Amino acid sequence: MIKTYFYKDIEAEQLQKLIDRNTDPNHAIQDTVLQIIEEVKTSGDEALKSYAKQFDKVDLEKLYLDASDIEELAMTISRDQMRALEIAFQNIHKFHQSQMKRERVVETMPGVKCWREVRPIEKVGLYIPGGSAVLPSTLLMLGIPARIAGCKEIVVCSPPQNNGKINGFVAYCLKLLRIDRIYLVGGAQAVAAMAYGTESIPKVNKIFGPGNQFVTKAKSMIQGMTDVSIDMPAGPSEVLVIADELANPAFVAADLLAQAEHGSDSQSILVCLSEEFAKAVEKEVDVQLQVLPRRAMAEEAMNNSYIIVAENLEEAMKFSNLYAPEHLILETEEWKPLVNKVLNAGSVFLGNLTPESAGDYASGTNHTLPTSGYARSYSGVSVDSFVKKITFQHISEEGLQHIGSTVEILAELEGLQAHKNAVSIRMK
Ligand SMILES: NC(=O)c1ccc[n+]([C@@H]2O[C@H](COP(=O)([O-])OP(=O)(O)OC[C@H]3O[C@@H](n4cnc5c(N)ncnc54)[C@H](O)[C@@H]3O)[C@@H](O)[C@H]2O)c1
Ligand SMILES: N[C@H](CO)Cc1c[nH]c[nH+]1
Ligand SMILES: [Zn+2]
Repeated sequence: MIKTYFYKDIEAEQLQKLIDRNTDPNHAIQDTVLQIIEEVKTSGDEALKSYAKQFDKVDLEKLYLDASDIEELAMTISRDQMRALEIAFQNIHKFHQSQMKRERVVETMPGVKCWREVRPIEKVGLYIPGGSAVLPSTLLMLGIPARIAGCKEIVVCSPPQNNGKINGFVAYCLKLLRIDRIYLVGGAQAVAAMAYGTESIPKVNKIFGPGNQFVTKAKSMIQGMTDVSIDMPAGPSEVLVIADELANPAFVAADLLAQAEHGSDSQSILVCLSEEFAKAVEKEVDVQLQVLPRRAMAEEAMNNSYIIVAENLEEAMKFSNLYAPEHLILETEEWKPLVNKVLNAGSVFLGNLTPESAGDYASGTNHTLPTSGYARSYSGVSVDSFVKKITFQHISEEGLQHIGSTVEILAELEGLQAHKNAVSIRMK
């Protein structure tokens, strides 16, 4: 039984509890992660090998695979699988390439020209999840914008599989991206390794990628402890589905379960317009759960999820904006008037025939998205995440005459004489 609430009856305190994703209430994850970060900082590769043994159950002699291993593994997948990865690659590339727009030079006053130039972040670290499921699609979602941006060094980390290697799909994506090394390191230790550098793993400038609670906590922590930045907190997955009375309960159930199968800490929320519809979806969830290979995990995630019955689509949108989901699916053919009402969401899927799975893999948008309410302030990964935009300006003699006195007055009113002089000395 999925818990069901009527929006009109929810009190403020309860509403806050429903919206909160307090994933580490006793700081147990934070304590573990801090210990791992310290260990990697002091013992480097040795610590990484020992964590591989502890968490991934493998003895690693070498912490990486190179081009020849990657080539060999990539050849183990079928032609159809290669083709599907290539189509996903092309669509993601097409969508992300369109994000590279040159900005124009702006003349704010005659002779005063300002503009921005784009420069890639030189060294980036990509984390590819590989605990409960290996996600080669994440490698495409991060590697493609990194390549388009022109990042010089791309460091990839992913947990080793139980044969001490990676799977063929990840290997094939590495080949598509022309990346010829992958580090066999997962969890918080991978984040720490890319933040501090070890004997084998280079330190990077920015770390990207989704992961479980250990990975996400490590990313947030290293951002405060080092000069390395992160894309965003992209932790356990979430979906919020808004469905009207004409939506198909089987489609809705399928979308809720697609997110639930990511992990027992995933959250799948349904906001619908009647108790009858809620019951129909619950029934479908039970039916579809029976045949899921990852049933136990999905079932646990559904226990951690809930249904809200709203009076109308306006009210449903109000709740969604408060929750700020990573993914929002609008399962109504009346989605057009709702688009402007979406204020907080990572990525939005419109209509009854647009499943989140399409965006997870192949439509072109990025699936690395903010979770836990961070969609209120962060965007998902894009080419912008891999570049810096540096401002430039040039002032001519005419420009100095136009802007000079304004700067002198402003410097004087702030009591900064040297600032004023730097202008006055040029105007003489
Ligand atoms: N928000 C997004 O954009 C997005 C995209 C894709 C996936 N995801 C999420 O990524 C997550 C992937 O998680 P995963 O677990 O499958 O893979 P993962 O690669 O994130 O984590 C696996 C690693 O976690 C570490 N670990 C496991 N148990 C630990 C423990 N008790 N103590 C310390 N470290 C431990 C181990 O090092 C292991 O190698 C899922 O929650 C999924 O929902 C999010
Ligand atoms: N739904 C995940 C983002 O939260 C992305 C993904 C990868 N593979 C399947 N799904
Ligand atoms: Zn998914």
